Amino acid sequence: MQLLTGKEVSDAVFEDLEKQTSQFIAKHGFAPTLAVILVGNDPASQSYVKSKKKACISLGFGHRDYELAEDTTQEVLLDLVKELNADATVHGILVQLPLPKGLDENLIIESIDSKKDVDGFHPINVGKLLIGLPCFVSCTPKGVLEMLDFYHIETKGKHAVIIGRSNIVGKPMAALLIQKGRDATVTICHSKTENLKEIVNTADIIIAAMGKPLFITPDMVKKGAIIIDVGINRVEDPTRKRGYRLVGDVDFEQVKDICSAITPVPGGVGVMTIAMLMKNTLQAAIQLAHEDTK
Ligand SMILES: Nc1nc2c(c(=O)[nH]1)N[C@@H](CN(C=O)c1ccc(C(=O)N[C@@H](CCC(=O)O)C(=O)O)cc1)CN2
Repeated sequence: MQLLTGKEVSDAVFEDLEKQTSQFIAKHGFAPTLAVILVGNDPASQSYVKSKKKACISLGFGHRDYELAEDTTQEVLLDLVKELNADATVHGILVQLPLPKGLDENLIIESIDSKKDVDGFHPINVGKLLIGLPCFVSCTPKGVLEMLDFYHIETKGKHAVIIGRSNIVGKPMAALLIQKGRDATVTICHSKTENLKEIVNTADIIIAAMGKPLFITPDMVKKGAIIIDVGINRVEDPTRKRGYRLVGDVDFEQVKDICSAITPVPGGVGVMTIAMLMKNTLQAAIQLAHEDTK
């Protein structure tokens, strides 16, 4: 069994980004700049936002941090996005998800200028992805492709079964895998799928993204399948300093001897999310700088 580690791939992406960022700064005299908006006090979101800031600093990107209270109104949030849309020194804007109850996620995402939507969640980018036009692609599925390429995993003609139909992972993942050049045959399963076990059992590539700890068990895995575990679940563990440990949607220990390759949790796909965000932010800065010189 081959372990597909995100760290190895992410290190290579960062190395490449460092060079491209230096060239960008030398050419334009300013750095790609990312604005991150966090609403509320969700500990996991706070930790992801911190990691995004760290990544920006490590690459020499500009970084703007906006931490808003849990009871922030939609109007206040929309005004902030509007201000950042109009700010020519900001190239990427993201609103950390999930948002607290009462805020309309779709409306907020739609309010972001699609040219600065480095999360790839805006309907314009999602639509472009579906019809195969250049666009910003959601960071986690984009990271999965980067990992497949890094480890030379062929998807052409393979049956990829995605478990999970979220807008962030499941749906864009399917769109990416059926594109010309990727050429996978894709099935999406979800909580209402009948015969889920039988369907997953036919998969050459399993992409587990439903957010259920250890859901994929050995009886669901075909011998030699490739397993991409997108789940990051915090499970209580009083023996750990943090009081929890991270587990994926796949029962790693039970399936590792059946599959031919697998991503671990932590240290697998999750790590790629921020690397792809940095890639998208540089792409946004390049495109916006190009528009300015037109
Ligand atoms: N606006 C967005 N919100 C959310 C996104 C997103 O792409 N944009 N994705 C997730 C959270 N996320 C980034 O925001 C993210 C998830 C996981 C990781 C990561 O590095 N995971 C590590 C473990 C880290 C830990 O110790 O907790 C791993 O899997 O090894 C980075 C970013 C939902 N929201």
